[in-house]
Amino acid sequence: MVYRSTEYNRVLTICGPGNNGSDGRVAARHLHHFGYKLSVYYPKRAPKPLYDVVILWLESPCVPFLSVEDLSMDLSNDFDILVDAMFGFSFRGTPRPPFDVLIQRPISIQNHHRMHQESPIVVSIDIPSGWHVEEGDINGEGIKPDMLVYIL
Ligand SMILES: NC(=O)C1=CN([C@@H]2O[C@H](COP(=O)(O)OP(=O)(O)OC[C@H]3O[C@@H](n4cnc5c(N)ncnc54)[C@H](OP(=O)(O)O)[C@@H]3O)[C@@H](O)[C@H]2O)[C@@H](O)CC1
Repeated sequence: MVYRSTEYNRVLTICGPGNNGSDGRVAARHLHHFGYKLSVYYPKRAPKPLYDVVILWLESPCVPFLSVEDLSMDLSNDFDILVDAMFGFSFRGTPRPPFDVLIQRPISIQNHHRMHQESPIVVSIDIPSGWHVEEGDINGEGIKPDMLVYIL
């Protein structure tokens, strides 16, 4: 583990509506069992039975699913790691609500805090959210993660 649970314990996984979000929820389950303190934010739930199973797996070991009211304005106060599981290779165009605002949260934390103090580590799954899978960060408005996790 690069970011050990003894030092980076509080993890927020932000999940999108597709399979990248599912990867995020599976990652959350594993991280929970590795001793991290997990929270999941999954604002746009897709009505798919397989996704429901993953949610049940997670809720059974008491990983809280947060509502928008639970999220503080400055996520850096509450979390040591943000897992970006909003979008993967099927992202197109510019983010639509509620992700247009949500995607800005990790970006603004990185912009404001990085130079002055420790900020949460941002870990993206497969593709940084906001990036086109082939064209990259076209508008320069995608997430710039500290770590990218993908499997070839
Ligand atoms: N398939 C595989 O082989 C494997 C896949 N894997 C994983 O799955 C990921 C790909 O999953 P995916 O295809 O479900 O798409 P994903 O990137 O999660 O997003 C789709 C959702 O985003 C939405 N959406 C799109 N653009 C949007 C916008 N501008 N603003 C807002 N919403 C937007 C779109 O909505 P729609 O356009 O359909 O209305 C849809 O709901 C891949 O990166 C990897 O992590 C691996 O686990 C293993 C092997």
